[in-house]
Formats: sequence, structure tokens, C-alpha cells
Amino acid sequence: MSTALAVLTAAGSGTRLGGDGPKALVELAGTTLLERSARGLAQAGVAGIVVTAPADQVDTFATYFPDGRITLTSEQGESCSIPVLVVAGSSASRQASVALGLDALETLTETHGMCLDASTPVLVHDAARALTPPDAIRRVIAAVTLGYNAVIPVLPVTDTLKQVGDSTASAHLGIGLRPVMATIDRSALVSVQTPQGFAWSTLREAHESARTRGANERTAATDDAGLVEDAGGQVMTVPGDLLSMKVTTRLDLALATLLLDQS
Ligand SMILES: C[C@](O)(CO)[C@H](O)COP(=O)(O)O
Repeated sequence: MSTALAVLTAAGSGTRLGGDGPKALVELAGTTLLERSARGLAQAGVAGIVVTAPADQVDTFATYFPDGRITLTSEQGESCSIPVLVVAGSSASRQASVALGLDALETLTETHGMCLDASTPVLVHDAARALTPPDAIRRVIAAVTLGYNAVIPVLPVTDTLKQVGDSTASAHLGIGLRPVMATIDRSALVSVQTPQGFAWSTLREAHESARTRGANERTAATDDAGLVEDAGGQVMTVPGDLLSMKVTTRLDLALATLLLDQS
């Protein structure tokens, strides 16, 4: 059995967070989302990480990992470190970024003499989910290690969900109004988080299959599990965690800061 590895997607912009720099470099209580999420993976036992950065920020992102490593120091003062390779992601789609990250994972493992075989658990994680507890990450790794080839953390949906039709503009209100077409039964629905975990061969083949089908940025899947589904594979779910929230808006950032203050 081999240890888990991870691709950390960090190529997104921080526009919705109100900044003009990359989202992963936004700070949460003085520490970037990038460092927090990479540290969480290392704490969960991941043995090596590839970070996909915005193409013009690779050198900057690499400065957060001196000597190409992230170091954890225990309360007793003992430290250990794992390798981190920062590569350019794609601005076209998340799917394209992850594909570049998977190529780089082969480089990382070759460079450091690490195992990357068909059953190696490989996680794909969003840097924006910076507060993900190590236990939530370990649950995904454990399920993949047990032999489930594609595993995603999920939470129940709590809002009522409606399907809506096309928008009609209202000159009076200055907004578009959309008619409700149906109310969706939410009992069988879940919202999906990361890290998503896969046996290496399952993830590699799912991306290859998408490439062969010619999936492009318009049709790109919004998560990697979707590619496994498209390729006919079975995806399993494990319980996610409210703390694995995606920090996307300023409200998310404020909430995450509050949560950190309380922990
Ligand atoms: C993968 C994901 O986090 C699952 O909810 C989500 O789809 C990522 O979306 P993003 O727009 O790439 O942040």
C-alpha cells in the first residue's frame, strides 16, 4: 500500500474576494489560504503535494514552500516536512488545471523516489477550502485505501431547491424574474466538497477519457468525480465537514476568520 499524494488547485483569481491578486494568497488571520490548505493535507498524512498556481505566479507561490517543502512542527518542537512542487495551472478550467497537476505528480514522485502505482490514493483539493480538518481528509484517504476508487466528501442540502425557467426582464423592477418550474426533492441531494480522493489509475484514466472525448472549457466538469462518472466509474460519498467550506466571497472570509478565532 502506498501513501496518499495530492494536487492542490490554487489557480483561481480573488475577484469575488474583492482582491486583485490570486485567491490562494488571500490571508486568513495572517496566513494564506494556500499555506493553510497545504498544511492541512500534510497534517492528514499526505506525503507529497503538487500546487497548481496561476501561470504568472509560479515563482511567487513557490516562495511559500522554502526548498520545495512544507514543514510541520509539533508542540514538542519536532519537525517533519514533505515535498511540494508548484506548477502552472490553466486559466481555461479547473479540469485543465488538475490535468496539469497530474502530469506534475509524476515528476514529483520520480524526483523524490516515491511510489505512484495504480492504487496510490491521490487527492484533489481546493486551496480555498483552507479550514478542512485533517480528520475529514483522512476519511477520504481511508476509503480510497480500502479499495473505493473514487470518494467524495459531502453534506446534506439544507435549503429548499427549485428548478427555474428563463428570465423575463422587468423594466419596472430593474431585475430579471424567473418562473419556478418544479420543486426538487432534496432528500437525495448533497453538496460536494474536497478533497476528492481517487486511486491513481482511476483519476488518470478519467482525465484521459475526458481529453479523448474532447471535453473543453465549455463542457468541463466542475469536479473530478464528475469525470469518473462520465467515464462510467462508481463514485462513493463519505461525510464532509462544515469547516471544509469554500472561501469564495468576503462573507466566507469573515465567517472563516470568526471560526478560527473560536477554535
Ligand atoms: C470541486 C468543488 O469544490 C466541489 O464543490 C467545486 O466544484 C469547485 O468549484 P470552483 O468554481 O472551481 O471553485
